Order: sequence, then structure tokens, then C-alpha cells
Amino acid sequence: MALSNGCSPVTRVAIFGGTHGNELSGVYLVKHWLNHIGEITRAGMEVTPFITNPRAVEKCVRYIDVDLNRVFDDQHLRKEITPTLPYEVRRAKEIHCRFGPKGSDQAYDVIFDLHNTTSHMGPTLILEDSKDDFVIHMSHYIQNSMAPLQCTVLLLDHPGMKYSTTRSISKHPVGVEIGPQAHGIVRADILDQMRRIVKYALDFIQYFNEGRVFAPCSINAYQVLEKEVYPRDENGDLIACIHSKLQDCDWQELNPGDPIFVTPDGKEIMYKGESTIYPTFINEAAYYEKNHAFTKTQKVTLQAQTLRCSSIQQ
Ligand SMILES: CC(=O)N[C@@H](CC(=O)O)C(=O)O
Ligand SMILES: [Zn+2]
Repeated sequence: MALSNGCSPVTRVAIFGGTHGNELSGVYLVKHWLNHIGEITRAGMEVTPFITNPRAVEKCVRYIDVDLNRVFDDQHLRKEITPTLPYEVRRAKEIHCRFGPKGSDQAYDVIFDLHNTTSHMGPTLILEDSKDDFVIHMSHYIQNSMAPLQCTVLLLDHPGMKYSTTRSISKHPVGVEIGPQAHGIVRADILDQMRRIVKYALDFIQYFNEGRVFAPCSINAYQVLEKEVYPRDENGDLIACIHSKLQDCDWQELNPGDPIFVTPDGKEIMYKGESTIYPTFINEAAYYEKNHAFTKTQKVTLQAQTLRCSSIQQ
């Protein structure tokens, strides 16, 4: 990781849409920018809009063979190309060649990966590294620019919960996750929020490259702890759904003894954890197949030192 006091200019930025082909805000925006590149063009930067899973986009499904946002680990990326290789693994190898390789100097500086959730999360930035001062400053800038609308930061760095995302091949990965939006539809309000986040992020990078000094800052974030699974019977069928008192309550505190599920005959299932947590991704449609009812998080503070671009002579 570059020292916060001496970050190099950020010149290569990619904006990914369609990592999940049925999350349409990113698909719609990236397709728009491919034809109207001026909106995301910035002096001294190369900004590349890119559809990551075109076959899934064409069919308007999350994925064709496997979830693209889970296969950017060495084990998958090193696989030989054979006729039986899942489509997304082949595609991951191509994306890795073009925008990576992960951990190398040639890797893109920043990748924004645009997602939607069916959960009531509002605009959310997903960070993968609590020590990435550049991204912490960027998140701080975006949060201030989005105000009074809340833009929440989700920190995905727990070894047991972390997965190898498409954006992780860049030096500074940023997930943009906005909901609620059902699969296969575009909502103008959510589209506008996503577009503003990308605009502010590009503004921030431009100011950084131009030599603006960013004073030390801290941001509140929600750190992923673990998932809560659905109650199911021996056939794997659901025996309870998310409780109406939990539905749409992403980021609000959940205490031991609070109801989380309800069975068809009205029996409530309570949260059995030992301490207060902050649930998110509550009732995410794409997570039923992962048996993931919601994500448990805890509140943390992320701090960043003074940030300035190293190529600027004072
Ligand atoms: C609903 C959804 O797809 N969420 C994303 C979150 C992320 O990009 O990290 C995923 O599970 O890949
Ligand atoms: Zn997604």
C-alpha cells in the first residue's frame, strides 16, 4: 500500500457495470457512458466504462455458470482454459489480464464496481481495506457531497466473509451498492444516486491529482462480521421469512431478543447473538441461494492521515 503522504497520481480508472447481469443501474449507466464518454472524461485520467459479464447482461440474470464476483482468487484465475471451464471463470481471466494483474504495478489504480441490492441499504460504498487512506478520503469526500442523503460505508475485510471480487484486481477497489431495486428494473432515484457517487468520486480523484491536500479525516463504517442463515427444514425448504420488524431496517441496531424471522403460523424467531449488531443486506434476493438472510456488522471508525499526491512539487 502506498504511503498516505506519498500516493502516486491516479491515472487509470475503470467503472464496471453488469458484474451481476440483472442489477441494472450499473448496466444502464455503463452503456450510457460507452456512448457518452464526455460525462466521465477527466483531464489527466483515463476512465474506462466496462461491462464485465455481457452474457449475463444479455440474459438479465446474475450469472451464467458461477458468480463472477467470487472468482478473482488465484485458484480460479490460474485455471487452464478448457471447454468445461465455467463462462465467468474464463471471463475473469480476461478481465484480470486487461485490468490487473492483481497486486502488480500495471493493475488499474481504481475500479468502481456498480451493484444493486434488493435490500433497503440506500447508497453504500463497499471498501475492502481499512488502511487504504486514499479510499477513506474518497469515501469522506463522497459522503460530504451526498449529504443530506446518507451514504454508508461497508467494510468487507473479515477473513471468513471476504470473497474475491471483480474490483479486487485494482489497487483501490470500491464497490458501489445501492438499493432497494428489484432485479431487472431501473429506478430513476437510484440511478441518480449512483451517477452522483461516480461523479463525486471522479471529482475527488481529479482534485487529488491536481495537488489538493486532504487533511486527516475519519469516517464511520460498518464492518462485516458474519452472515445469518435462514431457518430451513431437512429438505432445505424455508420455514420462516424475515420478520416485518427487521425488514427494511438495514443499518439499524439489532439486539439480542429482537425478532428476526417469523414462521407461517406466526411463531417469532429471535436474535440469539450476545451483543448489538447492525444488520445489512436484509432479504437480498440474490442471497437466498447462498442461504444468507442478512449480514451482521459492527460499527467501526476508519482513520486516514493527510493525503497528497506525490508527483506535485510544493
Ligand atoms: C447483492 C450483491 O450482489 N452484492 C455484492 C456485494 C459486493 O459487491 O461485494 C455481492 O454479493 O457480490
Ligand atoms: Zn451485485
